[in-house]
Amino acid sequence: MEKDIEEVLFTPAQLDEKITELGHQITKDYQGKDLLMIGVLKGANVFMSDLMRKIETSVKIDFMAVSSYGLSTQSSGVVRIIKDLDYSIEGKDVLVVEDIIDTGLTLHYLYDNLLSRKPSSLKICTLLDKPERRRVDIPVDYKGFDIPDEFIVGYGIDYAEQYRNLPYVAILKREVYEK
Ligand SMILES: O=P(O)(O)OC[C@H]1O[C@H](OP(=O)(O)OP(=O)(O)O)[C@H](O)[C@@H]1O
Ligand code: HPA
Ligand SMILES: [Mg+2]
Repeated sequence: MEKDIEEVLFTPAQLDEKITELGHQITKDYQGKDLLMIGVLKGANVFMSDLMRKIETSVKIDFMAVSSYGLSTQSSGVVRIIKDLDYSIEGKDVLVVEDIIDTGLTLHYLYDNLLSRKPSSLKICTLLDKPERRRVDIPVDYKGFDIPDEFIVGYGIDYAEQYRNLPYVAILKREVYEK
């Protein structure tokens, strides 16, 4: 796996430091609220499990599984819901947790879908943001890092379902997917 990596962007220590900061901010902002974190599977699974442990106020979690990239490095533009939430979010303070926002198509679809279920509030937290590639506007409330327009893997994020278990965030070598 290491041989396929062009450059490590964020080490485990840098990720931990940033996620601790995000956790503190979310803890402050959600005091006395009914916080429900919704992790977007599969990519957000690692970030979600680290972030929730940095939050020191009561929190519930749920997950949705969606996919638009499949085995490719290009968004298909069609977001498929593979697993829906277990419970209603009506009246809840919902925080959507994403690993990466790229074109924005996934979150654009999810945001409207979740809003129609009448949460009390709806905010977005993403670890990584690739603003150069955005095709639709997304209101990001909590962000870890901006990243360049490169294909990223690691810390939950895949190429063709591989590399999710790397403990760091890295740029994948082009030769891996341009063959
Ligand atoms: O902003 P966008 O261009 O829509 O891209 C971002 C989305 O793409 C990835 O998911 P993917 O469809 O690869 O599913 P996965 O999380 O199971 O890897 C990633 O986890 C985000 O959910
Ligand atoms: O850079 C990326 N890497 C992996 N999956 C992704 N989904 C959107 N952007 C990316
Ligand atoms: Mg993916």
